[in-house]
This record gives sequence, structure tokens and C-alpha cells, in this order.
Amino acid sequence: MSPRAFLIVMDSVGIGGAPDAAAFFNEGRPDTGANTLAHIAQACAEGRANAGRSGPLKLPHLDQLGLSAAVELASGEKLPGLGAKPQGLWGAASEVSKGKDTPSGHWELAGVPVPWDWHYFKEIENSFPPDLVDFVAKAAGTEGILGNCHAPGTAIMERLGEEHLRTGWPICYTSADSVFQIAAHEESFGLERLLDLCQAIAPRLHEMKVGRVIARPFVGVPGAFTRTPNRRDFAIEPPAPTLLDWVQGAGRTTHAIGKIGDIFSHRGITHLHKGKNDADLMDHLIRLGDEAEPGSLTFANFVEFDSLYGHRRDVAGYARALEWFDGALARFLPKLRPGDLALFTADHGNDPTWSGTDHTRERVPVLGCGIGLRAVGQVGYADIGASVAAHLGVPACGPGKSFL
Ligand SMILES: O=P(O)(O)O[C@H]1O[C@H](CO)[C@@H](O)[C@H]1O
Ligand SMILES: [Mn+2]
Ligand SMILES: [Mn+2]
Repeated sequence: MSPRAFLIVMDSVGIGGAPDAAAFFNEGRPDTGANTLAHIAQACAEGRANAGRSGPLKLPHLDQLGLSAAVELASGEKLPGLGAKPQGLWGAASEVSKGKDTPSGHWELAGVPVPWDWHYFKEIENSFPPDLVDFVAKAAGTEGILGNCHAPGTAIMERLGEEHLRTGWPICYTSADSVFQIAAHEESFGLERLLDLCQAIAPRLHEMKVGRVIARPFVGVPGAFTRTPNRRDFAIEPPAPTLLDWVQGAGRTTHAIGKIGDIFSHRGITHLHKGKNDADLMDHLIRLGDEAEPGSLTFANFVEFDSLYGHRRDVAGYARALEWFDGALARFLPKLRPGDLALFTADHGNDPTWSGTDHTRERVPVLGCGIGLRAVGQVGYADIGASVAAHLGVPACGPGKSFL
């Protein structure tokens, strides 16, 4: 029976120690020393993360695989309260792509580092050039746009939501990522209209090497606006065939869970499983533990660590999400069949104790279940894609080397 592979990205769960962290910034401060997991564990141990949970961080399943050992290898930090002797495959991975964003991280994990420089809108105010502003307004059928600045999405929705309802103009904003985001009210502006607008302007932005146009729909009334789960990312295509294409090209089935479809521009994906939150995505993962075909790849992204807690600098929330995820593994790991491999990793960091609200450049954990104890040491992101391909017996391309 051909073994199966499950590649599971815990979005933003970095473990510090990136060799090039000094070249990346949050509010002008270099990312040197950022360590998402270690800083959360320290806050928990010191009683600074007791909202909705309490005490030292408890992650028994990930720790048993080798989480604490991976953190120490990556950054020299210890995780207070954790420190099990590894029983799984464990190591730490560094990224070579020049962006600390989600597509760069995922593509490189899938074997394809990003060869180009992303275009960033660096100006904090008037971030977009006038010809782009005109182009977007024209595509929206409005006299102008609102925003045109850097902002956290929830803050700009609160600040400009009322004006948006009054004028009908879309709220356009960016961040330290290579993104053009449009927030609009699902009912007054219209969800379909927002999605059509993003799709229509995406080719021009992709041509400029802006990684993603993102629709950020919201509902509600002034003072009580909330974003809905109907976010859609229109991402530039990966520069070369990725792990998903390799596996599908070999006649195998691929399952994508959550944002993986958008991140890979829907390339190489046989079945897409989406949900309104990470709990839904975990249900898909557990079900696929039972149902995924022999020889198949299941590639999952759990986004809430990043979107709900990392960007919001919510340490206790992040700790709760980690503990929930680890607890759910008690339902997933027993589904693995002999010969199957489940690999847990991350795409970048998002240290909730750090300056700013953006991602942090970090190494990421590589934790594997199904093939016993194996220390793989310091590897590259692309080695993960190559290893999954090797496990499935599918030919790989690109710079990655299998560590299996
Ligand atoms: O603050 P929100 O709108 O969630 O934006 C976040 O999400 C975007 C893409 O993941 C990034 O630009 C990041 O800043
Ligand atoms: Mn991410
Ligand atoms: Mn993010």
C-alpha cells in the first residue's frame, strides 16, 4: 500500500534564530531575537498569558515529537514547562526567499524558493501611486478610494467603515507585506462586487510583483463592524511547479485544506476543503486521516495563529490556539496508517511580543510523526517539499534535498 503524506503548516509558528533576521524589520526594529514560540512559552510560564487559559504552555503532542529540541536547535532558547525527549522526526528549517510573507514561505516549503523581489508599497500614507488609485477607482466604478495607507485591517475598517457606507468608495490599504487589500461592506458594496473588483485588478498588481490582492469583506454598522470569513486572496502564480504539481503530475490525489488553494493559485489541487475557522479545518484534517487515498498528499494551513493572534499581538490568544491545536492532534495522529508521514511546520514567524503588527523572520519547526525518531538538524524550507516527494515516491524538482 503506498504511504500517504500530510504536510501541516501552523501559520506563523516560528522558533527564532533566522540567520538573516537582521535584514527584516517591524516598525524599524530588526527581527533579530524574535521568537514566536519561545516568547509565548516564557509569557505563559511567567503568568502573563492567563486570559482564557493559565500557567505554563502545554503542548504534549508536539513536544513529544521534538518541539523543544527544535526550538533549542534553532535559537538556543528553552521552552519553560516543555522539554520532552524527542520521539519523532525533528529539526529546524530556514528560508532563503527574500519575503517573510505567507506565499514566499509556502512556495519554498513546497520546494520552490521565490527568485524575484516583491514590490512593497513602502509609504505609510498615500501608499499607492496616483495612476493605480485611478485604475482601481475606475474598476470599482467609484469617484475615488478610501484609505490609501498602511493599516491593520480591523483598525481601518473601524476608522473608515462609516465613510465607506456613505460614499460607496472601497477601502484600500496595505501593510509590510506585498499586498493590495480592499475592505468593503458585504451588503452595501456587495460581496460579489468586491470579489470581482479584486479579480479584475489582480493582473495589473501581479505584473508589478505585488504578491496578493486580498478581498476583506465585512458586515455590521458603525461602531460594530466585523470581518466575515469570506476573505479571498488573489495571489500571483508560483514561479515554477511546486510539490502539489509534482504529486498531481505523478497521477496522485492532492487535498488542500484552508488557504492552500489561494496561496498556490489553485494549481496542483485535486480537492479543496475550506471552512469558516480552524476548528472546521481540523475536522477536515481528521476526516482525511480516515479518507485520504493511498499515495495522496494532504496539504493544510491553519491560519488563526497568525490572523487572529500574531498580527493582533495577543499572547494569551496565541497560547490558547496552540494548546487547542495540540489537543486536537490526539484525534488526528491515531488516524495515521503504517508508513504514513505527517510533517508539522510553519511559513514564517509572527511573535506576539514583538514591535509592530507584522510577521517576524524566524526559523520554523520541522516535526514529523510516522517514521520514528530521526534528528534531521538544520534544513532549508525547500528540503521539506523534497522530503515529502521522496516519501511519496514522486520525482521532485528544484533546490531541495530530501532529509529522509
Ligand atoms: O491587518 P490585516 O488586514 O489582517 O492584514 C494582515 O493580513 C495580510 C495578509 O495576510 C497582511 O497584510 C497582514 O498585515
Ligand atoms: Mn502565513
Ligand atoms: Mn499574516
